[in-house]
Amino acid sequence: MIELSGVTKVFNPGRAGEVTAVAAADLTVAAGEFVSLIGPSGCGKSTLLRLIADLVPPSSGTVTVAGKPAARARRDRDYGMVFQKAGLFDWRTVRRNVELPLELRGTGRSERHARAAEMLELVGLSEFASHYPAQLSGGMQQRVSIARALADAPPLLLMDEPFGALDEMTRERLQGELLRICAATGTTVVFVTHSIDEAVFLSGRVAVMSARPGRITDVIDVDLGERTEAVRQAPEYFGYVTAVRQALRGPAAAVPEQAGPAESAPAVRAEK
Ligand SMILES: Nc1ncnc2c1ncn2[C@@H]1O[C@H](COP(=O)(O)OP(=O)(O)OP(=O)(O)O)[C@@H](O)[C@H]1O
Repeated sequence: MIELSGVTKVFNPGRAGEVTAVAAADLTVAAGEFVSLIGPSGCGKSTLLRLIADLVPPSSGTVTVAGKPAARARRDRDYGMVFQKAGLFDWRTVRRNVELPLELRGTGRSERHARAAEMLELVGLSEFASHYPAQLSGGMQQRVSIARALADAPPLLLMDEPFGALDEMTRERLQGELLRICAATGTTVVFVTHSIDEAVFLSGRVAVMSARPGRITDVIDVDLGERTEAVRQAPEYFGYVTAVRQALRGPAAAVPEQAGPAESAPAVRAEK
């Protein structure tokens, strides 16, 4: 679904304020996978997501999405995006917010209505279709944003800290809902987060980035089976959390005495 090959992004090259945000990133994401990007603040996670979305061009390297250059995938609307702020249009009802990508595609009225109703049911907001965003809680707004991103059934969902501004309970509930929706739709997800717990709970793989210039230093396979709430208490889950934490700290942190529950922590695979 996604292939990043030697992708580097330098902002303001040759000028004051030159920043290498992403350096030589290689990453392959298969269809139906859930991959998180995690790393210290400013390491280039959002930039990597924006490169996949073709919102910024790479300085070098290639980005392929759905088997085509990223720019083509953007034009074909092969992905939906969800950000930390729901970014809904205040003057549109919930239903009309969800219909927006379909309107842009020129989908007819009745099909738009039907699809929006289906999406709102998926995120549990059918009763709120006629409400305006300001009448909803932050978590509900974020669910509308997810419904909107999925409205025209993109094969790929790009999410940039979508639950970052929510309280812990809401965040955990939405994590469960997101996994349920992805399982129902088969959507591939690339998910940027600061939270190790969140990355481990959601992902099949966690890509760990180093401090700027952001490199993908490790990719950790997370094999936890079906993500029920009980998984959050499982020793294997804590093992993976420890493995990601160690990868974030770098090789020096992988000292057995510090490992604790990481005795069950899985091996970390370097991917350049
Ligand atoms: N449009 C831009 N112009 C210039 N520099 C930029 C631009 N966008 C990002 N940067 C720089 O690139 C680096 C990486 O930023 P980015 O937002 O990708 O990091 P991040 O890992 O997502 O950070 P955070 O976790 O704090 O959100 C930062 O130093 C940032 O200042």
